[in-house]
Amino acid sequence: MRIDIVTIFPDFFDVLEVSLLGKARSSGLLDVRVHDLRDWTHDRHRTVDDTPYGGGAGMVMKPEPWGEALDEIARDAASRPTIVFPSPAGAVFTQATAREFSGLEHIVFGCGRYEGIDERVFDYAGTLGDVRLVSLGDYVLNGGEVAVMAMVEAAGRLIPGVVGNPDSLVEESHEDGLLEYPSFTKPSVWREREVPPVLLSGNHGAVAAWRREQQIERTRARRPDLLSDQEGRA
Ligand SMILES: Nc1cc(-c2ccc3cc[nH]c3c2)n[nH]1
Repeated sequence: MRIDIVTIFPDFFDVLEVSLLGKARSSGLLDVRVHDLRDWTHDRHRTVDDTPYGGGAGMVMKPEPWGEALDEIARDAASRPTIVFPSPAGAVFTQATAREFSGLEHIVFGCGRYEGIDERVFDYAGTLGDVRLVSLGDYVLNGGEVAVMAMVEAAGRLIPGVVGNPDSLVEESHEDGLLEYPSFTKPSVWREREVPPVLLSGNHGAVAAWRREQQIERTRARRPDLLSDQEGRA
């Protein structure tokens, strides 16, 4: 998979050089290219924003640099990319979105800042790729970079070969629509707190049943909305 990230804070993504995604990049599983939007400006101050038509507080990102950046990236692409813009007004990113993204050939992430990007950019981007406005959740960030980092990690770790043991991807929260069961390791007693005896029993059937019950109990307590989704699927 190729990932292009367009941002006015390219250094923000230096962290993608380390850990799992860093290894995936050096092994060629993941081709991540970070671009500074200001490279597509032509004035002395490398201006990327301007005042909003209609008035209002803050600044809006100018369309011209975005148009030139997306043109150059899409022109260089082997296939029609999916162009993702984080936005509080987007569809919420879920594990299903992460799995969908992990199967794509080429994703271009556009990180907005200020009060956002001129709306015409999203329309123009539709001539170059499949445009998706995606929200990380119902809260407001200062820009798209944190959201892109989360999405790159969530999707990148699902690419075959990125995570050492693929079995570890199966029993995770949200993979089966439920929250994950609690985990324990040695010592069996820690500060007078015992590991649930069933986990020490060696009875794999009983362990599996207990874990499933824990998933349902936790989901009912913490995320009943997921349970109704599950019932909807039943
Ligand atoms: N889920 C979520 C996304 C955002 C977001 C995304 C892009 C920009 C650009 C300027 N402010 C932004 C905020 N906030 N919350």
